[in-house]
Formats: sequence, structure tokens, C-alpha cells
Amino acid sequence: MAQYARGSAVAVIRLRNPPVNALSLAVLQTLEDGLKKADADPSVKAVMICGENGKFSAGADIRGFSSPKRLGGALGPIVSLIESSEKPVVAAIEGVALGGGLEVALGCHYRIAHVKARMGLPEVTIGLLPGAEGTQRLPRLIGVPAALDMITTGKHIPATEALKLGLVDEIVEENTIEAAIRLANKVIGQPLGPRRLSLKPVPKVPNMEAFLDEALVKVKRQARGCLAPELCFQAVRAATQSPFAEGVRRERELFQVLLSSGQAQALQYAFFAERAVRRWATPSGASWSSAAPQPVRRAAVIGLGTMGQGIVTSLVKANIPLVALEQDLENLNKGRKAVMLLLQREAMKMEGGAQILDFHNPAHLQFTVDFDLLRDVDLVIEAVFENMALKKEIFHKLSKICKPGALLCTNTSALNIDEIASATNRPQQVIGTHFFSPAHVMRLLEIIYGRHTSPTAIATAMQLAKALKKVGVVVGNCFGFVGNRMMFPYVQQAVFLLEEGSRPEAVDQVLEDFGFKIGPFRMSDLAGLDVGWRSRKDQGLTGPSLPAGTPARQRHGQRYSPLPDLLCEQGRFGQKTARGWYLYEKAGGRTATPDPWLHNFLSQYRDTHGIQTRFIDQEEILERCLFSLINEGFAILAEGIASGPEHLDVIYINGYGWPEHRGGPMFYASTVGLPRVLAKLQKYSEAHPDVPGLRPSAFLKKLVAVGNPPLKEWMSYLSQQSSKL
Ligand SMILES: CCCCCCCC(=O)CC(=O)SCCNC(=O)CCNC(=O)[C@H](O)C(C)(C)COP(=O)(O)OP(=O)(O)OC[C@H]1O[C@@H](n2cnc3c(N)ncnc32)[C@H](O)[C@@H]1OP(=O)(O)O
Ligand SMILES: NC(=O)C1=CN([C@@H]2O[C@H](COP(=O)(O)OP(=O)(O)OC[C@H]3O[C@@H](n4cnc5c(N)ncnc54)[C@H](O)[C@@H]3O)[C@@H](O)[C@H]2O)C=CC1
Repeated sequence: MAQYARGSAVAVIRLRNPPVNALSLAVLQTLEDGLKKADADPSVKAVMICGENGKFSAGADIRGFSSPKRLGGALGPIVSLIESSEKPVVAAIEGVALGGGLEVALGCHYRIAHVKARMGLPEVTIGLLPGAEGTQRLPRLIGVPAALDMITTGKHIPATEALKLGLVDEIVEENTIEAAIRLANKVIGQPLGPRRLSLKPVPKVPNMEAFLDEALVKVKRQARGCLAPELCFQAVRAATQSPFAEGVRRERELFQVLLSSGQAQALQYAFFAERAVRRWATPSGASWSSAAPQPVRRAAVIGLGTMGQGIVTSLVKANIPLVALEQDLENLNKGRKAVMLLLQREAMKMEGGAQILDFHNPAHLQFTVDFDLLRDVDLVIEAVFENMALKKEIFHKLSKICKPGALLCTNTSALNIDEIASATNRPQQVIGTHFFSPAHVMRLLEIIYGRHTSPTAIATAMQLAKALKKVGVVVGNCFGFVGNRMMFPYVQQAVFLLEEGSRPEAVDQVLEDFGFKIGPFRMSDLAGLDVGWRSRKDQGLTGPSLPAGTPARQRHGQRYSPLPDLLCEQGRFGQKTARGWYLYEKAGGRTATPDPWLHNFLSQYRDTHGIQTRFIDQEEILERCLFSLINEGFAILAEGIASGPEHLDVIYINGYGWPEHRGGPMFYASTVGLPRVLAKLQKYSEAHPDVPGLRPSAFLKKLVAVGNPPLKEWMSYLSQQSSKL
């Protein structure tokens, strides 16, 4: 609702729809009624629009998008109505003015903001464009380059930046509402023509066309198949080419295209999925309502390799004092240097960063090789080599040294949390906190509870995720947890496709065209092939412990590809050795070039093993890689390892570069249709009976049998017996 009140000469319209004053049809209706009332009342000389509870508005009500046409259609005319008012209208922006909220403010004649307010047009992030004339008004107010940047990225800008751009007229540190009323009184009687943005020309940029062409290339490159950024661009371009009314018509047309593209639905699903996973619950019924987090006043990180360095950086950025520990002085100095470099880079990105990130102060960040310094910390994150014996040794030590309440976290990528916990005297305080590389950048934190992990430990880890500005997703314990477990069959298929006739660049291209930031082979070269090789050796799948006479392409009766092992035996570890699945310009180089040596090697390999090279089309590449990953997802759900498909999707979008506009793997499966996914898996499984990853999961079959229900109903089809839930 919006509330109308008339004080002296200034009528106040307050947008009211907790928690973020989203613009529902009801709010819009009362906004319109309020404007008309103010217009009709001769004692009202000016109008002030503000939001309830210190927030202007987060924009259109995304939950009400069941009738988006009506909502979109209603907002634009109301913004016009505000602008055409003969009495000055002032927006008092507190908290946030986003999307339709900012468009309402753009219709106002004056904008005044609290210094802590944030503004933006984030529609692009939910697959839309600012459909209430925002793409036409913003460029007229702040110029094309700045408007294009805001509209195509959806970024939120602070009030201070908004002032510099001319988006707001004034910022205040005290009471915004009072300041807005003062301003409204002051401007009574002043001409409104120059304040109506629709009447202003778009400011000229020298060589506008060349500027726009260049900007379009950048927008397309960053969009990776997502339609919204490009259509946002087109709407802004229309503002530079046409009068206001025509630009608005173009904006509406483009908005309709996005609305029916399916991508908007996927992105909105992803928005709510991210919020849904914050409300974690475990099979035993623990949740926020039964568990409070413990405070983390001081933390520790053990192991300052690739992951430890990023984790330390993340903690420092969150202002959590910490101790960083290595096994010896040589590694400590190496780790310290790398951490300091990362922190300096991060500080440079922040305004006043060096002061905010007080990383030179030992009270905030202390480097050591002495475990005794961990006595008083509240939480430890272990990030040493992926080796069970070593992790157990460390956890045993920690349980003797750390204070009784301290939480002991492991950053293992796949190992059994219960086995690690068994080395301690407090298994209820042992938990997996799986960061993703680079840990100070990637948003995902997979939080893995073991058999004995307490609800308090889970709540504390979730709270830590929030403090680090990460998305925490609570999952159960199994080899590879959720993310890596789903990735194994995907990568396995990619390698099998090479055996059968494809090439790394062909497989990567298909998956990058689908929208992944990076295909599986480029990813493997980046992460280092040696990492998986070490793990396979530990598992006895390759290396000296492999029993003599084991068939080259079979392990435990299942198909196995020794290709990655053979590459490692040649010293081809990826970027770090300038050779892997691709060739690089130098060790550590980033530019991947298809490698004739590898192509020749693959041909010889196929000859050796009597494999007939065949042409593999794009559809087969995509389906075998993605459907095997999705199939594993269904198995994970059936086992109760995750409490819903949203969890898997949030993990894939935030940790594995899955294209958000496709909503995550499980959402994608629902859009493809489960009967089709099942039929294709059945087909590939018949062709490759020795590949368990292609054998359709029982849960997928069940969902197809019950008639392909919508994703939000899937979990209700899991019987109590088949699930741990
Ligand atoms: C289909 C066609 C439709 C045609 C309409 C055309 C009109 C347009 O031009 C299009 C628009 O305005 S689209 C909306 C653009 N606005 C946004 O994307 C802002 C989304 N919200 C945020 O960024 C953060 O919630 C925010 C920064 C605001 C707050 O962050 P916090 O971290 O403090 O809090 P959250 O946990 O994210 O949010 C609190 C609760 O509010 C719900 N919510 C947030 N924004 C909403 C919105 N715009 N509509 C409906 N619900 C919304 C959010 O889900 C959460 O609820 P619970 O999950 O129940 O806790
Ligand atoms: N590299 C990656 O992309 C990811 C790795 N992980 C996991 O994170 C953990 C660490 O991996 P990385 O950082 O890649 O390894 P890394 O090899 O880069 O670093 C491990 C560090 O631990 C130190 N270390 C070994 N023993 C120690 C001890 N007793 N006391 C103190 N420090 C000790 C080593 O000196 C080394 O600096 C592993 O469990 C790995 O599976 C998890 C997510 C992603």
C-alpha cells in the first residue's frame, strides 16, 4: 500500500509494502490515488514520495510477476503521471531505490538521498530491462555512458556516486524526509519544465555511434548468451536515436521480448533460490529456529596454499581478526607474501581500502608456525593438502589445543567429514566449509554437516558465510558433497567424448556456447591436471598401487579413461607447465591454443585401443555432459544429501560458472522436460552400458512416471524410506 498524508503545503505519499516496499499492483494503485488527490487539493502545493521503514523501494514485486504484463503496464504510466504533475514532486530516497523504485524517483522533479542509500536498475539481473521508461529517462539525466553502465550491469551505486553523476540533487546525513519536505517547500512555484526528464535531450557524446558500437561489443562479450544486457543496450541506444515517446515504445517492445524469452523466469527463480537456501534445515529438523550461531571474534587458517591465501583474504575483508599458520618458515614466508599481495590488490579496489583493511596490524592478521597461538580462536579453517592422514593428524592436534567451544572446519573438496571428525574429541564441532577457488572471489560456501555436527556449528558456519558476503549452502556428507559429486560424471563424459572422436576445443566450445564461463578442459588446465591425478593415485585408480593386469580402460568393472593420467605422465599439468589439454605461450600462460601434438596423441590412443573415431555432434556433447551431471543431482536429492533442487542450482551458479540465465542444472532439466532428459539418458546408457553415470536415477524415473511435476513439487515425491529426510 501507499499511505497519503497532507501536512502543511506538502502532501506525503509513503510507499508501504514490507520488507522492501516492493511495487505491487496495490501499492501502485494507492500511489496513483495519492497523486490524484494531491493534484485535486488546492491547499497542496508540492508532493513528497518516500518509503516506509527507511527504504524507498526495491522495485516491482518480483513475487507478483504472475501478472507481469499488468504490473509492467501500470508502472510506466504512473511514472509519467508523476512527471506531468503541475506541483513539484520530490523523492526522498532512503535505504534502496531499485528498479521500478528508481524509475518512480526518476519521474519525480527532484531527488534527495540519504548518504547511505543505494540506487540501481537491477532488472538486467532478473532477465528484464527497466520497463517503466527508465531506459529513456536515465540517459537524459546522467548521460549515455553512465546510464548504459548502470542499466546493462544492474549495479547498485552509493548515494555519493549518485550525487557525482547527477542522479540525485542532494545527499543528506540526517533526516532525509525532513530535508525533502524543506526542499519541496523551497521549490514551490518554480518552473517544472526543466525538471521533466522526458523533455530533456540526451546529452551528446563525441562520436556517439562509435562509442555505442564499442560498448555493444563489450556488453555481448560479458553477457555470454544472456539476452537481457543486449536488449538493455538496444533500449538505451533507442534513447539516443529517437524522441522520448518513440524510445518508450521501443523499450516496451524489447521488454516483451525478454518477458517471453524464458531467461527472465530462470533468473527470477535463481534470485529466490538464493534466498530460499538461507533458510537451511537438516534431516533431523535443525534450522535457524532451533540453533543460534556462536560469535566468531578471532579465527585461524591452517595452510597458506592456493585456498588458504584466498580464505585469509576473505576473513580480513570481513574484519575478522585471524592467525594464519603454515607447516614451516619457508612455506609461511611464501604464503605471507602471496596473501599480502592479494590484500594490497583488494585494498586498491576499495575506497579507503588500506585503512579499512588493517592487515599490517598483527592484532588483525598474525602469521605463525606455532599451533599454540590457536588456543583462543573461536573457529579454525583447515586448508592443507587433500590427504586424509594429514587432515586427521591436524584435527587431532586442534582438538587438544583449541578451547572447548572452538569450531573446527575443513576445506576438503571431497573427503569424509565424519572420518576427519573421528580424530577429535568434539565431532559435534567439526564441519566442512568448502570454499571455491579463488576463495576471496567466488561467492559459494558449501557447508557440510557430518553425522555428529551440531546445529550450532551449522548456524555458525552459515553466519560466517554471511559475514564473508558469500552464499552458504548446507548439504550432507558424501564423497565430493554436492558440487564436486555432480561434476565428476560431467568431466568423465567430456573425457570419454575425446576417446570416441571429439577434441578438447570442440567440447569446450559447446559448453561455453551454452553459457559456462569456461569449458571442462580449459578449467582442468587452469586448476592443474596434477590435482586430480594425485587424488586418483590415492584412490588406487592409477599409479604404482594399481594391481598388475588391470585393463587400461576399466576400473571395478566400469569404464575408465586413462587419458588424463597419460597426460600427467608426460608432465602436461596444464597452464602451469604450458601444456595440458591445450598449448600455452609459456608456463603460467593464459592463452589456450589447440595442440596438434594432442590431436595426434588422441589418434594414436584410439588406434592402440581399437576405438573407431566417429564424428560427435554438438547435441551429443551437450546432452552427455549436462544430463549425466543432472542425473547425479537426482541421486543426491533422493539420498537426502540436499534438501531441494534449489540448493543444487545455487551451488552450480555460484561455484561452477553455470550460466545463471539457465537457472541452474535442475531448473534447466525442468525446462528441457524430465521425460526428454530420461529418454536421452536411456539412449546413451544403452550405448554405453559400462558407464553408471548415464544410468537414469530411480528418482528421475519416478518423477517422469508421476507425470513430470513442476520443480517445486519434486521433493514431495520422495518417499520417507528412500530419503534421509
Ligand atoms: C515480469 C515483468 C514485470 C514488469 C515490471 C516492470 C517494472 C520494472 O522496471 C522492473 C522492476 O522493478 S524488477 C525489480 C527490480 N528490483 C530488484 O531486482 C531488487 C531485488 N532485491 C534486492 O536486490 C535485495 O532484495 C535488496 C537489496 C532490496 C535487499 O537485500 P537484503 O539482503 O537486505 O534482503 P533480501 O533478503 O534480499 O530481501 C528481503 C525480502 O524481500 C524480498 N524481496 C526483495 N526484493 C523484492 C522484490 N523486488 N519483489 C518482491 N520481493 C522482494 C526477498 O525475497 C526477501 O524475502 P524473503 O525471501 O521472504 O525473506
Ligand atoms: N585448489 C582448489 O581449487 C581447491 C582446493 N580445495 C581443498 O583445499 C585444500 C587445500 O588445497 P590447496 O590450497 O589447493 O593446496 P595447496 O597445495 O596449494 O596448499 C596446501 C598448503 O598446506 C600447507 N600445509 C601442509 N601441511 C601442513 C601442516 N601440517 N600445517 C600447516 N600447513 C600445512 C602446505 O605447505 C601448503 O601451503 C585441499 O583439501 C583441497 O582439496 C577446495 C576447493 C578448491
